[in-house]
Parts: sequence; structure tokens; C-alpha cells
Amino acid sequence: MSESVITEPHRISEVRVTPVAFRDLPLLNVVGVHEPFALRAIIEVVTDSGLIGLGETYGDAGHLKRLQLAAAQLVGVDVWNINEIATRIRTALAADSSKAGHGMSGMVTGSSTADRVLSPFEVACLDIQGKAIGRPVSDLLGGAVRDRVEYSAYLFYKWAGHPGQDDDHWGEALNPDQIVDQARRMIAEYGFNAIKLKGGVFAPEEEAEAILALRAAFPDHPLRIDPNGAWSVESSIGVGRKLAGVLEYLEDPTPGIEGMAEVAREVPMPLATNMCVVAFDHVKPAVAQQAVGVILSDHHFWGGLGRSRVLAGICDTFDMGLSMHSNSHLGISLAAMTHLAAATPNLNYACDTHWPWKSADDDVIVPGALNFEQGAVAVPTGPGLGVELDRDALARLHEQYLASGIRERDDTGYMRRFQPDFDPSAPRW
Ligand SMILES: O=C([O-])C(=O)C[C@H](O)[C@@H](O)C(=O)[O-]
Ligand SMILES: [Mg+2]
Repeated sequence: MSESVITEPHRISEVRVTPVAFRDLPLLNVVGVHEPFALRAIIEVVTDSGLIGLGETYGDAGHLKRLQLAAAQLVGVDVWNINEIATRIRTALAADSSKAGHGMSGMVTGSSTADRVLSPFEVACLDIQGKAIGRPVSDLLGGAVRDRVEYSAYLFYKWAGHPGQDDDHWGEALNPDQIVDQARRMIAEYGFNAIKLKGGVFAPEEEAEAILALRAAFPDHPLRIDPNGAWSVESSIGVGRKLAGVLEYLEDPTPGIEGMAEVAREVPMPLATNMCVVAFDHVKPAVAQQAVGVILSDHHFWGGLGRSRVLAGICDTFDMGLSMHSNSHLGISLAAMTHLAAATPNLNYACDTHWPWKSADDDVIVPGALNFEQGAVAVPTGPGLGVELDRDALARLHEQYLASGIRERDDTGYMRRFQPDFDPSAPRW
């Protein structure tokens, strides 16, 4: 590598934003059911030095529009100047007042728009920085403290298949026995050492039974349940007491910082959240009220990898645990999550991932860079993120996006096609 490649600025000459869709399964949650395709946007940042960096984020129409507004302001900026990139993005978004299209279907609503938009550009710039100096992104984040990152088995209640289609290969999971079967299959295939159940679908007592069935089947796996705020304070306290000694944490049992604080005072396990603390402004009131013991970071809405490490420092300062949240995602996100978790010493919980729900052939990266072994992904050691864009796959998933007709994630609207009176309001029980 010539010295100039290292010392010269790498100025952004072009930014490409490509919406893609990949097949998804009918996974149930408090707001409805996953549609047949999940949306993402793939970001390519190109420099005048000929390097290309990759980022991945939500693909909803409103978010895409904001990504385009931001992208138009980034030409000429040096990829080493993330502060300048963040400033330009805030300026570009000043005229955009729409809140629509954040990509999380009503479950994470209060995150910062500027941080959500910054995230994929920051990741792409870190990818370029790493490529420019021949070092992995984890080195740019302070260095890997672990060479493999543990993920959890993320179980969902689900229908056997999308209505009108054949059953999918996971089949139905609507009761505790089927949830245990799902866990067995997922753990046999991926080796996960921790288990999370997405709740908020059935009454809390039934979901607590599923957790007890998982405990009986997997005596040593840390367990979590996440009903996405579906339970009242009273119900949450009831479930929390019933599952004393069974859960490593109870995730978002009830909505809001005040409600979580009430529950936290009465249950023995820490409460975790990716709903009531999703932006830096939420941390102070949550700490003051001792509402949460664990924050689930997510670089897609906390402003990228650097700002997620700021969050990690805050958690460390206030003796809070740190875990990682996930939405349906592709390989560029998995690479970024893995570098971040590798370089975050206090991220001690197995991270969430929706990875097992995606078909292996539905991705935009060249296969082989990221593999699960014994529940963990080895941290890529090549330059940058360590993943390569497969342009044919990108074109195919973009065609899939165009053909899908889906432009916003809408779990509730999809559910109402089959259950017209479905009501997503929370708390429900
Ligand atoms: O931990 C969480 O809240 C999530 O993973 C949110 C996701 O949107 C999940 O509920 C889903 O994909 O249905
Ligand atoms: Mg959650």
C-alpha cells in the first residue's frame, strides 16, 4: 500500500442508495405479523481514491427519502471526518418534518431521525477507513476484546406459512411445545447459547408457560422474553415474579419509562429495553427513575458504531448492562453488529439477530464471510467490515423490492388482511 493511500483524504465522490427486499416469514408480534418481504436500503459510499464503503439500514419510503437528502450533501467530505458528515446530515434533514417511514412498525418510535440517517453512512465511512489502512473496523473502534461474538436464538410465534402459500420450512409455532421445537431446531443449526422469545402475541400467562417449557428443555441457556410493551404494570409484575430465577432479563414488558420503573421496583430480574430508551435524551430520565437495568443498543438507530460506543460508556458509568437489538437484516448489518460487539468490552449479553429467519440465498454480500459456529460469529479480520458486495445479488434483491410492492413495513396492515379487527394498542393485557 503506498503511503499516500494512507495519508491523503478519501473524499466522497458518489453515494448510492439502493432499496432491496428479501423474503420474510409470518413472524408474529404485538403489532401484527411480518409481511412476505422485509425491506432494507444498501448504501455504497464511493471515494475519489477508488474505495467503496458499505452500509445497511431500513428501506421504508420515508427513510429512503431522508437517506437521499443526506447523500446529496456528502460529496466532497473526507471519510475520516464523521463529525462533518453528521453536521451535513443534520442540515440536510432540517427541512424534513415527516416522521413516517422509520422502519420499525410502531415498536421503536422515539429514536432520533438524524442518528438513524447518519448510521449507514458512518458505517460505510468506517468500512472505507479500514480498507484505506488495511485494518478491520473493530480496530477503528478501539480494538476487538473478543474474536467471536455470541448471538441469541430469537424465537417467534409464527404461522405455518404466509396465508395462501405453502407452509415454510419452520412451520407453525403457536404453543409452548412448538416454541420448544423451534428452539431445538435453531440451536441444533446455529449452536446458540442464549434464547429470546418474542412475546406480546398471546396472554402473558401462556407466554410465561412457553418460557417455563424452554427452561425445562434448556436448563442452562439464559432466557429472555420481550412482549414489546404489551403488558400492564400489574401483569408485568405478575409475570416477573412468576419467572423469578428463570429470566436473565425481562425486555420491555410495559410501555414507557414510568411504567418500567414501577415494574422494576417489584420484580427480581433486570428490565431491558429497546423501546423506552432509544435515544440519548431518554437516558437521563431512565437513570433517574431506575427504570431499566439493560439497554439494548442498535447502531441502526443510535447513530452508528461510534455513537453506540458512547452509549456503551454511559451504560458502564451508570452500572447498566448492555445488550444488542436487531430487526430483520442482511449481512452488511451483521458484519457491523459483529465489529461493534467485538470492540465493546461491556457488551456481555448474547446479541439479538433475526438471521435464522432469512433464506441463506437472500443476501447482498458474497457468501462465506460470516458464519455461525456454536452460536457465535467470528469477527472478520480483513480490512474494513470484511464483507464484499455481490452486485448480481444486489440487483436481484432490488428487483425483488420493485416487484414486492411493499414500500413501508406494515405488520398491522398485513395482519388486518386476515383479522380485520386486530388491535395493536398496548398495553393489551
Ligand atoms: O426486540 C425488539 O423489540 C425487536 O426485535 C423488534 C422487532 O421489530 C421484532 O419485534 C420483529 O421483527 O417483529
Ligand atoms: Mg425488544
